[in-house]
Amino acid sequence: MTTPLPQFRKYLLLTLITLALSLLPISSVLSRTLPRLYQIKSHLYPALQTRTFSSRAMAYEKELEIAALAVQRATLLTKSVYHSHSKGTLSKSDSSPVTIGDFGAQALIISSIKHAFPNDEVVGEEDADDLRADSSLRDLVWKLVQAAKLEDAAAEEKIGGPIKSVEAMLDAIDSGRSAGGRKGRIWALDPIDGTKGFLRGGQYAVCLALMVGGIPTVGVIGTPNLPVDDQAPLDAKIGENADDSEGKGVLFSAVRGEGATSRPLSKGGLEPGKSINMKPLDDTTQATFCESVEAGHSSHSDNAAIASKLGITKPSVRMDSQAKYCSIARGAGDLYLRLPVSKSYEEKIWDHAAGVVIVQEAGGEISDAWGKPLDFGIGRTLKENKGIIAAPKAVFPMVIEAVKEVLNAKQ
Ligand SMILES: Nc1ncnc2c1ncn2[C@@H]1O[C@H](COP(=O)(O)OS(=O)(=O)O)[C@@H](OP(=O)(O)O)[C@H]1O
Ligand SMILES: [Mg+2]
Ligand SMILES: [Mg+2]
Ligand SMILES: [Mg+2]
Repeated sequence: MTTPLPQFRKYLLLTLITLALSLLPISSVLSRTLPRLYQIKSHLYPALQTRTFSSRAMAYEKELEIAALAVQRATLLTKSVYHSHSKGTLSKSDSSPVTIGDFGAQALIISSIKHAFPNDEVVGEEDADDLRADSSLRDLVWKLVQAAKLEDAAAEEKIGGPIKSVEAMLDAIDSGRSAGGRKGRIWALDPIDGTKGFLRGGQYAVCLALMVGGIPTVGVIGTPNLPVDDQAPLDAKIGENADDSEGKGVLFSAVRGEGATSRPLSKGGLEPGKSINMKPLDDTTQATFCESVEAGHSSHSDNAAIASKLGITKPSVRMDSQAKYCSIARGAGDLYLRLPVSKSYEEKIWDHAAGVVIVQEAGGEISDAWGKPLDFGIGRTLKENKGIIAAPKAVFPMVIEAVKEVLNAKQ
C-alpha cells in the first residue's frame, strides 16, 4: 500500500515533467525572438530618447529634419569647394559671382526636398543654364555632387541618397524656378549666401526656408565658418578671418511657434539642437550691430547715422550672408541694419526667409526700413519692401524711429 506522501511526490514529479515538456517549444520560440526584440529595442532607443526631448508633437517635424539633413549634406560640398583653389567662378548677368559650389549645393538640396515632398515648389537662386552650356563646368559640379554623402546611411536614405544622373542633377537645379507666391508650400533656397564672402574666405551660409501661405515657417541655415560656441564674442575678427577649422560650423533652425535652436554642423540633422535667444537689450547705447561687408549691398553711411542716433559707440561687425541673422539670434550681436543703396534693387526672398524665421523665433522683430512687415508671398523678391531691420522686440520701435529719421532727412 502506498502512503499519501510518495503518491504526492509522484504527482509533483509528473506535473513538473509535463510543465517542462510544454515549455520546451515556448523556450525555443523565446530564444529565437528575444535577440530580435533586443535588436529592435536598441534600434529604437536613440529615436525614443530624441522624442522625449520634446514630449509634445512638434509641428513641421519632418520638414525640419529633411531641411536640416539637406543643408548639412550641401555644406559638405560647399566646404570641399571652400578649401579648393579652383572654385569654378562665373559672373552672372547682374555681375554677381556664382561658383560650382552654388550649383552643386542647389542640386543636392532640391533633390532632397523633391524626394521627401514631391509636390512642393522651390524658389532657388540658381538655374542650370550655364551648366547645360558648358560641359567641363557641368562635369566639375557632377563630381562634387557625387562625392557629397552623409556618413549616416539612414540619414542619407531619408534625403533620397545620391542623385542618379547628370541630367537629374541639372533638372534638380532647374526645379528652383518657381515664381513664388502666397499659395501652398514653397521652399526658398540660397545654396550659398554671401558668395563673395565664400570666395574671400569669410562667412557664408547655406540657407533653406519653407514658406507656407507666403509666411516663412521653417528655417534652416548652415554656417560652416561661425564658431560653435553661442557665447563666443562677436567682433570684427569673426568675419573675414574665420574658417571652418576646429570649433567652427553651426546649424541653426527654427519652426514658427516652436523656437529657434543651434547645434554643431558636424552633429547633423538628427541631433536635437539647443535653444537660442536674442540677448535682452533695453539700452541701445550698448548695442552691437551687424551689416553687410559690401557697401553696395547695404549703405554703410546710413547704417552709421542710425547707430549714432541710437547712441551706439561700438564699431559695426561686417559679415557676409545670413550669418548676420544667425549671430543676432544667438545673442552674439544685437541689431541687423540693411539700408538700401539703390532705389531699384529688390531684395530676394532666398536672402532673408530662413534668417527671418530664426530671428523671430529667437525673440526678435523684423521689418523693412520703414517698419513695414516683409511680404514673402508676392514672388521671388520682396518688391514691396525696402531695406531690412532686425532688433530685439524691446528696442525695435526705437530703432525704426531712428531709421525713419535718417531716411526722411535724405529725401
Ligand atoms: N545691390 C544689392 N543690394 C542688396 N543686396 C544685394 C545687392 N546685390 C546683391 N545682393 C544680395 O546680397 C546677398 C549677400 O548679402 P550680404 O549681406 O551677405 O552682402 S555682403 O556680401 O556681406 O556684402 C547676395 O546673396 P548671394 O548672391 O547669395 O551671395 C545677393 O543676393
Ligand atoms: Mg548670388
Ligand atoms: Mg544670397
Ligand atoms: Mg547665393
